[in-house]
Amino acid sequence: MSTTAIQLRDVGMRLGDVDVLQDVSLDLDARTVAVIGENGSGKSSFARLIGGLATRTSGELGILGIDPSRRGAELRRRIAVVFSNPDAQIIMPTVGEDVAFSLRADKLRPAELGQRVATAMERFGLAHLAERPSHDLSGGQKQLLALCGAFVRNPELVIADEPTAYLDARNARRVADHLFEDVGHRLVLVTHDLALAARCDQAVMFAGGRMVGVGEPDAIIARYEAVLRC
Ligand SMILES: Nc1ncnc2c1ncn2[C@@H]1O[C@H](COP(=O)(O)OP(=O)(O)OP(=O)(O)O)[C@@H](O)[C@H]1O
Repeated sequence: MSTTAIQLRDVGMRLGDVDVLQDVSLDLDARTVAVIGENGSGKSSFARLIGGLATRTSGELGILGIDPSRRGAELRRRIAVVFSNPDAQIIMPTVGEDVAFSLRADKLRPAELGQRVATAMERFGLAHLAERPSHDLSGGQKQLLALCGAFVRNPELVIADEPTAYLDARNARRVADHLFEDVGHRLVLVTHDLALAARCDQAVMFAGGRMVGVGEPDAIIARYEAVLRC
């Protein structure tokens, strides 16, 4: 397959006896892509699939030119996945240790590791919390920590699945601003927040496990709002 950032050809995914995705064909090359659709439409399944966390049952898939089922470890080194619940991603006892943990595979010298961690914590407003127990943070701070751990690796692609779902308006804005800030990454954002979806360069709509629309966010959002009114 070519090196289009995200390319799916007739992809299906079956979990148990449920076809969670069916016949999905897509070429996504915009820097920021919103994924919208009703509850249960297949958005998270799509995010897990392109993040290399779930396996297709049929079709062909290329993410940054990589087939996740053949070179999954390489793909996971080049991308980051962020979920709505940051607790699932926080592993180490303190904030600083947790950010450093994200770089464990890079085998950096201590001085360089410290510098990378410090720079990232500064960017995400976490520097003053470096020694704090990770699980004592507020929900908003935890999501910033999860983002910091994702971005410290300089991922080429960030896949965020409802990253602002549990946040108040101020923290949601902060998290969104970090996700959209162009630091050389692509973003795939699964969201029910249509204002956030409208900030993306491209939007994809799912319904019943099928991709039912792709294009300019305003047009796709208008189609989705029409569905919601029915
Ligand atoms: N492990 C699983 N086994 C069986 N069915 C599953 C599994 N995970 C998800 N599904 C089903 O797949 C469908 C799509 O789920 P998915 O979580 O992808 O939807 P979603 O669009 O992200 O929904 P939401 O907006 O509620 O988060 C749903 O019908 C769901 O019940």
